[in-house]
Parts: sequence; C-alpha cells; structure tokens
Amino acid sequence: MSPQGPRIVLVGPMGVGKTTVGELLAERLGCTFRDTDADIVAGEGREIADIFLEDGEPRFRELERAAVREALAGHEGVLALGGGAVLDDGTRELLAEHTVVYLSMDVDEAVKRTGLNAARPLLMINPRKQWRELMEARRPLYQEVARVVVATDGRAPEEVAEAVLEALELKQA
Ligand SMILES: Nc1ncnc2c1ncn2[C@@H]1O[C@H](COP(=O)(O)OP(=O)(O)OP(=O)(O)O)[C@@H](O)[C@H]1O
Ligand SMILES: O=C(O)C1=C[C@@H](O)[C@@H](O)[C@H](O)C1
Ligand SMILES: [Mg+2]
Repeated sequence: MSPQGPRIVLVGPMGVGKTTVGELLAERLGCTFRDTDADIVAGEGREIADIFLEDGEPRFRELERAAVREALAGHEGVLALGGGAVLDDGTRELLAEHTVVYLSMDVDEAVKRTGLNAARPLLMINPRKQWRELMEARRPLYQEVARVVVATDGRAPEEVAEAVLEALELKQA
C-alpha cells in the first residue's frame, strides 16, 4: 500500500478510457481526477503534438517523467498517465508501490474507439497494423507496472469503473 500519493493510477493505451473512467472513479471515491498529459500541456504552455514536433519524443518523455514524479508526490485522488508513459524506465520505477491499474482493450476495440482520428496521424495509415504493433510492444510494460488489469472491451465506462473498484476491493456497499 502507498500511504501517500494517488489512490489509483490508471495506465493503458490512448483511447482506452483513462479520462472517462478516471473521472467516474474520482466521483465514486469523492476525490479529484488529474491527468499528467494535461499537467505537461499546462506546464509547457504547448500542446503535446507541438512538444513532439519541436523537441522530439525523448524530451517529451523527460517532461513526462517529471510530471509523473510530481503528480505521484502531490496528488491524492485518481491519476491518469499518458498512453506511452510506461515506455520510460525511470517512469516505470516511479510507479513501484503505487496502486496502478492497467485498462486494457484488444485491437478491434482500439480501432473502433479511435477510428480515423485526424488528431492521431500515426493511426491514419493502416490503423489495425499500427495498433497491433503498439500493443505488442507496450502490453508487457503495462503489465509490469500494474497491480491489476481490467479489460474494457464491450463494457460501458460505468462497468469498467465498477470492475476497477471491485478488483481493488474499494467497493462500498
Ligand atoms: N468503456 C468504453 N466503451 C466505449 N467507449 C468508451 C469507453 N471508455 C471511453 N470511451 C470513449 O472512447 C474515447 C476515448 O476515451 P478517453 O478520452 O477517456 O480515453 P483516454 O484513455 O483518456 O485517451 P487518451 O490517451 O487520448 O487521453 C472517448 O470518446 C470515450 O467516450
Ligand atoms: O501513446 C503515446 O505515446 C502517447 C499518448 C498520449 O497520452 C500522450 O502522452 C502522447 O500523445 C503520447
Ligand atoms: Mg485521457
């Protein structure tokens, strides 16, 4: 158990429902929701896509590691991390001892959820292949940091939130 820091940390691929489910969980637990992607945008005064373009992914991962460190130390509600945060060794180390939940989905669900989204240019070209490769590379990293895995396929956000509370035995009668 982590006596301080977030009650729940959500990890998982983009579009899996970290924000939607995180806000529901915060409501259920009577605490606040925070998202490290939003912290980075606020801190930098730039959109994430611009940080990637202007400074490159390695710099973004450094900023993300700092944002995760700060949020783990200073936020006591529900915390969502960026979809690629687990790629960084240092960020994964920071997550040890925290209550991390991996929200998972299969490739079909990922393609359905994100669709042809212009905000995700990487996924415009052969989205199924991109998703398969991304999931194969990241699944072991999500599993490494997570205390529990909650599948989101075919479940409404409320059902996913319920399953998270059940898995963590945080459900109130
Ligand atoms: N369980 C669910 N079933 C169906 N649709 C969902 C579910 N959870 C979230 N969605 C929808 O999928 C989209 C992405 O959800 P959300 O923004 O919560 O994901 P995210 O993990 O926070 O994504 P990002 O990594 O981009 O921040 C939204 O349109 C949301 O309404
Ligand atoms: O999957 C990823 O690598 C990313 C996911 C987003 O949450 C952002 O953190 C950023 O767009 C990178
Ligand atoms: Mg989100």
